[in-house]
Amino acid sequence: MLSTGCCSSRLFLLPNWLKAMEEASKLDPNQTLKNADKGLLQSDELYQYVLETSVYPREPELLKELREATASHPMSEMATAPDGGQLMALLLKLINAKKTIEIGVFTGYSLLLAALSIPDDGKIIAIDKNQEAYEIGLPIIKKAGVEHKIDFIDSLALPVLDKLLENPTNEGSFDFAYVDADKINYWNYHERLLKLVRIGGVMVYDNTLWGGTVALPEDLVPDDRKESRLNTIKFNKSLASDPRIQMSQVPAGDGVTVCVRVY
Ligand SMILES: C[S@@+](CC[C@H](N)C(=O)[O-])C[C@H]1O[C@@H](n2cnc3c(N)ncnc32)[C@H](O)[C@@H]1O
Ligand SMILES: O=c1cc(-c2ccc(O)cc2)oc2c(O)c(O)ccc12
Repeated sequence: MLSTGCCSSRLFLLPNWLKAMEEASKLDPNQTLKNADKGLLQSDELYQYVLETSVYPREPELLKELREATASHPMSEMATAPDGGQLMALLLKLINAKKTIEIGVFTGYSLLLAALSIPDDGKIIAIDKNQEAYEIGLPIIKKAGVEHKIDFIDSLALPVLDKLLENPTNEGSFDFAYVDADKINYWNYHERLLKLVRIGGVMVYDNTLWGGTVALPEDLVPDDRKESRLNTIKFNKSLASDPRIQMSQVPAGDGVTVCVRVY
């Protein structure tokens, strides 16, 4: 995977890995991945095609409004990619999720999507250490009439999960979990979520391809992406050998890993 001169920051999936690496070695790594976009498909045009054909036409109006309200935020690229979000909404519907947990809310794109996808008496525990960003999306969440489904907790996520686990009635009580926060803690979240999510429940992890950098040699990766890249590589490897789950690594958004708890 690499970005080529023709398409600026976009990452490419090329059929021939060696050729791709040869191309990558010609690139300035700071130029290549600094602004790596979310699409991991073959070209900008193909990703745009997917968004315009299958994602945007079905995106609920208020979700679009929230996406647009986030666009002017200096960290707007952190919001869940609409194609990854669409997959998440599908999974929520497929398993009739009612009780869910989200780690990493930002302005609330994935949160509003989840709230729109669960029944009226469904509940989402949504955790983020930064309430300020959530305030941007909150008026739109209220306008959508789904605020009553959300319990927003302004905190680091790990202590909240540990607190939930102090009460045995929470064990295996969640249908679904979405993780989109600090990469260094993904395995810590996974261990706790495996206790909180029921057998047959789903855990979704965002950014598991981290802009394509997981498949690049370290020297081609911009410094500010190196640490998360290593954490992500380690996490992906650990997930792949975890017998407690069935999983699929999906190249949607920035890489979405879907896990089902099997025991
Ligand atoms: C990528 S953004 C989440 C994007 C969000 N899912 C969306 O669709 O817009 C990551 C968020 O995780 C939060 N975060 C990072 N580390 C955290 C931690 N240890 N505990 C709780 N929140 C954390 C950040 O404040 C940030 O809002
Ligand atoms: O560029 C980012 C950065 C993050 C990020 C950084 C630090 C944290 O503690 C949490 C998240 O997350 C991102 C993300 O989820 C995404 O889809 C794209 C870009 C980034």
